[in-house]
Amino acid sequence: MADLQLSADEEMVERLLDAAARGDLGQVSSVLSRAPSLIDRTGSRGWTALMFGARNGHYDVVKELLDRGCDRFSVNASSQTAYDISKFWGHGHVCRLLGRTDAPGENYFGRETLDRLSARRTDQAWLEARRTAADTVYLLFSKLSPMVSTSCRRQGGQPELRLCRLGHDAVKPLLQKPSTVLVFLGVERTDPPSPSRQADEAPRDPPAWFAVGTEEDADEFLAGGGEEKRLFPRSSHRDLLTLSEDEAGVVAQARSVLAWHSRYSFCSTCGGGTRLEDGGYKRSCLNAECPSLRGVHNTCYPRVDPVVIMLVIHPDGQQCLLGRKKMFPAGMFSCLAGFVEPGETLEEAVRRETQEESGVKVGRVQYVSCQPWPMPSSLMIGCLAIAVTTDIRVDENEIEEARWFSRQQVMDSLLDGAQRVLTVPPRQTIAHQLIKHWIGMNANL
Ligand SMILES: NC(=O)C1=CN([C@@H]2O[C@H](COP(=O)(O)OP(=O)(O)OC[C@H]3O[C@@H](n4cnc5c(N)ncnc54)[C@H](OP(=O)(O)O)[C@@H]3O)[C@@H](O)[C@H]2O)C=CC1
Ligand SMILES: [Mg+2]
Ligand SMILES: [Mg+2]
Ligand SMILES: [Mg+2]
Ligand SMILES: [Zn+2]
Repeated sequence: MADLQLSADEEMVERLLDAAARGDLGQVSSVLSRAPSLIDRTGSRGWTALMFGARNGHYDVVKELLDRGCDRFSVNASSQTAYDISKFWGHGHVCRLLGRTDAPGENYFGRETLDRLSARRTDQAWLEARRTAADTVYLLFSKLSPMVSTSCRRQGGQPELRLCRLGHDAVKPLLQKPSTVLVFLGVERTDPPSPSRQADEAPRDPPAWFAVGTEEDADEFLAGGGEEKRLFPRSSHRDLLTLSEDEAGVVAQARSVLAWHSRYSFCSTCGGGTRLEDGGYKRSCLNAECPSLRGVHNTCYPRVDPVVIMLVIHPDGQQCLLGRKKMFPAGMFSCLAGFVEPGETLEEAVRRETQEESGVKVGRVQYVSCQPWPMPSSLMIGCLAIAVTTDIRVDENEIEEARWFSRQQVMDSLLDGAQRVLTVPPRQTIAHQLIKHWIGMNANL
């Protein structure tokens, strides 16, 4: 029976994808009216109905799928979104429909699924009630690694990690240990109350989310997962990139704040002990004489380190500058990047880091987008920068090699199956997105 159901589903998916590719709006609507859950299902190589509609420029089909709430940001096996596909094939009218102007957070780690409700951080009674509520979600971090499960597999066989959502009872013993850190992350975003709600019905608080951090192993929690395999991934740079976009955003927030707690246990002004406040968003010094308790003193709050990351474009407009660090996998090149220094504008940081690392001088700098990077707490500020000189002289302490690559070479590195002279970082990095942005700008469509 289950097999029959499965094949009926698959047949419907095939019909949907085929209709979207042909531009058959009637058929697309009819399948989705009967089976709305199929809207984001994929066929071979991870193509969705939206991608097929976008590939062939079927405006009405794309609009219908968007109106029905499909996921416009899902990517196929070549890491292309429907937007990328319509842009590549020159369907400008479809590009405008799929345009990214209203994107909730276009870079990985950037999606805000929770409402942070920062005004509630000082409301002790409210926080206490949310801590013990039955629907409250706790995310457990051991040594800054979130507890995840690997029960499901993505298409293409790549394991997908999902955050384990624990209840208050599960974490209660851990919360009683003085070394445990608790951070209020926010509440789930909800739709506006429906008009049918009774006037005397009190509005309910949506489920609250907390992060619990411990520097201990916490392996005892791994046993309770039933069918699913639970683990604390040990390679943050690699494993955190396999979360869904929604969960990656929550992890970026939680991991950065917990990393701050683990590095700033003592007051950085006087070295005294500190007390956690504001739902885990503040550490106040316990020494009443400490200057950090007077005037504007930002050492009590979680830090964010701004980092500029830039795709430097050759003066001829047809090449870009990419570099590699010794630790990169063989053949991989990425955008240059560097920490912004105190008293420096973003533009100057782009010019200084580019010149330091590659010897190339840069003129105009244009902001593109940014990405929280929770390893441990950077904000990557993505820019395009126009070179005014072209000779390369690398700073060997930071960069092993830097080269100008042609647009064609970079395009080949993004396309599946093409002959490659370089590889670029994965799609979850802003470096990848900046490179793709430039290719899109230059594509002669
Ligand atoms: N998401 C993405 O696409 C990318 C993200 N990144 C991230 O950006 C960050 C910075 O890039 P990177 O090229 O290394 O930066 P830089 O070019 O500024 O070089 C980093 C080095 O400078 C020193 N340094 C200077 N100021 C600081 C500071 N405020 N904090 C830490 N180190 C500082 C450190 O040297 P020392 O260790 O000797 O003290 C460090 O190793 C990294 O964390 C990296 O992970 C980078 C590229 C792509
Ligand atoms: Mg540098
Ligand atoms: Mg650098
Ligand atoms: Mg630097
Ligand atoms: Zn102090």
